[in-house]
Amino acid sequence: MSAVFAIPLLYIAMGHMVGLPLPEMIDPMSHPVSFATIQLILVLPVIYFGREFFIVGFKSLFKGHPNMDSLVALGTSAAFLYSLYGTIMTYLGNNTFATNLYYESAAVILTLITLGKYFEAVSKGKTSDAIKKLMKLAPKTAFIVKNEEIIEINLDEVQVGDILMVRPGDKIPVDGIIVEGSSSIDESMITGESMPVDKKVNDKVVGASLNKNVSFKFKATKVGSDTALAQIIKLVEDAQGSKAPIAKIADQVSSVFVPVVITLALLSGLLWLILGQQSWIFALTITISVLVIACPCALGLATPTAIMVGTGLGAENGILIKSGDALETSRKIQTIVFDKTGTITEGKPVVTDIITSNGYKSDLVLQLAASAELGSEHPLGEAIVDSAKDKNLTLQNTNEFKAIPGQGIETKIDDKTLLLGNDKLMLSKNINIDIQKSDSDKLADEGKTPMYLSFDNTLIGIIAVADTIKPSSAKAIKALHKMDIEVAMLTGDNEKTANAIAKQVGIDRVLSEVLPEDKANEVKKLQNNKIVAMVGDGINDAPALAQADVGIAIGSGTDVAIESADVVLIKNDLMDVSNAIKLSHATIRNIKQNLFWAFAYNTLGIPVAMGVLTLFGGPLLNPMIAGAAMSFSSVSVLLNALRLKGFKLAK
Ligand SMILES: Nc1ncnc2c1ncn2[C@@H]1O[C@H](COP(=O)(O)OP(=O)(O)OP(=O)(O)O)[C@@H](O)[C@H]1O
Ligand SMILES: [Cu+]
Ligand SMILES: [Mg+2]
Repeated sequence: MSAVFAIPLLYIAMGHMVGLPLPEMIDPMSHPVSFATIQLILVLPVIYFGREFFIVGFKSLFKGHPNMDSLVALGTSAAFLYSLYGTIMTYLGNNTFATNLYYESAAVILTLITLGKYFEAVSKGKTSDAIKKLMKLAPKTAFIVKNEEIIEINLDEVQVGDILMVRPGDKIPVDGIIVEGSSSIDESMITGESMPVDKKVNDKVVGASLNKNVSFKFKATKVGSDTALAQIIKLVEDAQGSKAPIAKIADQVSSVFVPVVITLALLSGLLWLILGQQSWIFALTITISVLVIACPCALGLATPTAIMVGTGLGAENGILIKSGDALETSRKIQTIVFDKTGTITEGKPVVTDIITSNGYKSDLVLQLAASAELGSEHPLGEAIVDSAKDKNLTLQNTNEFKAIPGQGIETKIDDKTLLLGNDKLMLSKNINIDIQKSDSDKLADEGKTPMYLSFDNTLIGIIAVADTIKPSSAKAIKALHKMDIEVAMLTGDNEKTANAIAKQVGIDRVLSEVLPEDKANEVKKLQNNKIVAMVGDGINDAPALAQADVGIAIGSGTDVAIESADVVLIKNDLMDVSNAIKLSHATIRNIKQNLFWAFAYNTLGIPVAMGVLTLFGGPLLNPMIAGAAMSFSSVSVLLNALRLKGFKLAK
């Protein structure tokens, strides 16, 4: 809206000087009064739209902490008031004033600064959707048990100590402890663990998680802002409310710059008035020129424009950067942690070997394993089921299925216990695996994931599953090493398999056999005096993605991972990790150049505007040329930011 009025105003005020046509009726020579009046009419709405600058600017000026807005307010008010004086003089018949109006300077300054604020708001606004989604997770009401009666109440009426009832299919309203009944609960929205967890009396439940099958009663222990969900929302809010560190530099510089400029403007006007023995109009012109050329609108554009172009360029290339903060931090990354399954590998494992023992046939081993895995959502389980289906094996009924995260599964067939998983699982159930340990080690050394199968307390075989490594993984890791970034791998898989895969892609640091709930902790440990990024795709990576300084999710990954990450790689290509870092470098370099251009014009222009050159017989900068030079610094900043568009990303 400001531009709608500012652009015609600029045309009317300046156009005729470069030979552009003006209607006869507002010609400055023949109709000076209408020439001045139309400009006054056009500038008023712009001042109205920009009233915030005056309110904030003068307020902080009178409080003794002048900021950027004070400079804008002072410069534009001075230009406006002087022009108003000129307009009145024109009305009174003094025509020399008509060609010395600075309404357009005031309007253009206000418009450009508003544009800068708009860019800033756009680059900030994109992230708040995440919070809205989180808030939607919480149910609106709860069922309270009072005197054998069940009453529905609003969520905010729930108090610590209340006994609440949760129906199957409902969300658990607040955090608490089960007092009656048991059920299977889906906590993926909070913990990131995809497998539903079985909970019984005295087990803790988390608000916003989902009761899958049986109704139960629990005692509320945490309500309102204390719940786990409220804490997560607060974390995200805090992250988004924080300013990008580089913006703070601009603030710090301006806290010195602004008072200096105001002092210089007043001082130079006074000096000309007293020592130079000039008219007060001349002195006022000097003061306005200094205020106008020092106007920091280019400074306000420097950061937001570069961030807009940088994030836009990323988006065009399949790299979604969710905040300016993430864009800025990425270039400082010292360590990158990759998840194995689905990140370095394709995440579509297939069964490669079946080695049996104790006289069992391989088809029977596969059939038992697949029957057991039918209830599992784990990719390893799906691989086993797929393989059995390929061989047209008929699967058996199982009951009491239980998933043990990070270890495997336990279930029953014909009342006999079947266990399938890693050595930890077998050890905890006292199954002797000695006869197949060497087979397992051999498979693991080949980069395959071996799983032991025990039936009725006897080890009956090993099923090995292999996942193909993504074609770009090794190249991407090489590119990161070239940038002097330490690369590590984080996985729940066993040490030997993890080492074998790491070797193939060139990773030297391996953190293996990490339980899903410990992934975030491992990242935290690495963060001790290092800037750490985490790249992952799974639900179990979500907490680690949030913990890392920069969380990078693979686009084909789960929604939860994508929500928790700061950067999303749409193309699933790991080369984009180094591209994102390069983009971060390029953007910050661009911001620094912008800051240079923003300050260069001001700093060079100020002495000229003060009339220093005139002392040596040089030209004097009048407010209009000061305004033009000032706008030119904004234009150079915009052009420089657009230059970033040409930045090439590696394929
Ligand atoms: N459904 C299952 N069937 C058999 N074994 C399982 C199952 N779930 C887990 N395991 C065993 O537990 C180990 C750890 O599983 P987890 O899900 O933590 O990590 P992962 O999927 O192997 O690797 P990553 O952490 O890279 O995704 C697996 O390597 C496997 O040996
Ligand atoms: Cu400006
Ligand atoms: Mg996994």
